[in-house]
Amino acid sequence: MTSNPPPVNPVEIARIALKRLAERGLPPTPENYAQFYNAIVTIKSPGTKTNDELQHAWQVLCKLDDVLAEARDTTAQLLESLSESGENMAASLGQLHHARREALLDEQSHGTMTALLEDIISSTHTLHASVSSSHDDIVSIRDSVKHIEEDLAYNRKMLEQDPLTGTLNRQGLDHLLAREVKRAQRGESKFTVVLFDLDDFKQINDRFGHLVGDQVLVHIANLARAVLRESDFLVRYGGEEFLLLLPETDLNGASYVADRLRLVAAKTPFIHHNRRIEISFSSGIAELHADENGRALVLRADEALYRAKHTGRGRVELAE
Ligand SMILES: Nc1nc2c(ncn2[C@@H]2O[C@H](COP(=O)(O)OP(=O)(O)OP(=O)(O)O)[C@@H](O)[C@H]2O)c(=O)[nH]1
Repeated sequence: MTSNPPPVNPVEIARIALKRLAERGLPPTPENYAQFYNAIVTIKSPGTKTNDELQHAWQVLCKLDDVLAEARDTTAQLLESLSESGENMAASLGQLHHARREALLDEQSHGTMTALLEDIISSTHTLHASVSSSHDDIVSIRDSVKHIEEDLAYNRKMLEQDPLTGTLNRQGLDHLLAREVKRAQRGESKFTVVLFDLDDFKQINDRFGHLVGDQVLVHIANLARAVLRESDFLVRYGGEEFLLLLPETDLNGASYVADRLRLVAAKTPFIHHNRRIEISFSSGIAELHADENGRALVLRADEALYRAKHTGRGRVELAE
């Protein structure tokens, strides 16, 4: 389902890193350069990086996100105040032109005033032109910030995605879980997680090889997607372990989802060279408590999963 990332070209990475530094007005010191270079390499080839490197790249992206959000606010304020100044100046220019026409009617007595007004008009013209050109500059800065934000959103998505199954990964889970827990607690709605782990997956790898094992993981992720609602989330939590986040769902609803997935998986075995590879899994389900955080919730689901595994596989256990 996923293709390998294209090989990383160091010259291209160096060029992008220098461009990114220039765009942010950062000096190209060896430290700044190295940081950006590494972040870009990591983003371009996430599959080949360690968790620490991915974590670091992700943190750099988060910082950049913050900086960009500030830049966006500042440019919006500047644009607003420049537009206002531009309008005021245009109005003042109109008044000055009017005053000059009046002065020209009585040339002798107002000669000096006319000269003065000419001076003022000319310097206001210059000022007005520079306000307009600053306005254009800021509009173009705003456009580049928008492009950088789009790039960042794309890169962040790549870092939060499991390259094999295309589901969210642990990195992506952290802030999503915190957000969904907060949302549920604010709206006093139910929120339940299902942690499931494929049974005897090692045997599948051992019998059919790691590549077939990979395809089985993709297969089960696709089945899970088909069973879930649009508002649910699927996360690859570990090697052969997946986590479902189910907003607006209680223990009964989550048990129903786990059961449905079990039936679908039983009816849709993975076929390899005309041989059926049966897939079963064990699940632990936990519903959010009012004063609980996401980590504690997943930990309870994990404990329930542990019980399910150790009381005979293919079972579902509910956390208290
Ligand atoms: N093909 C493949 N295998 C993986 C991946 N990640 C983890 N594994 C394998 O998953 C297997 C997990 O083995 P165990 O932890 O013993 O679990 P199990 O065999 O499923 O046994 P139980 O969970 O106790 O039912 C190991 O063989 C890992 O190598 C992956 O991305 N691809």
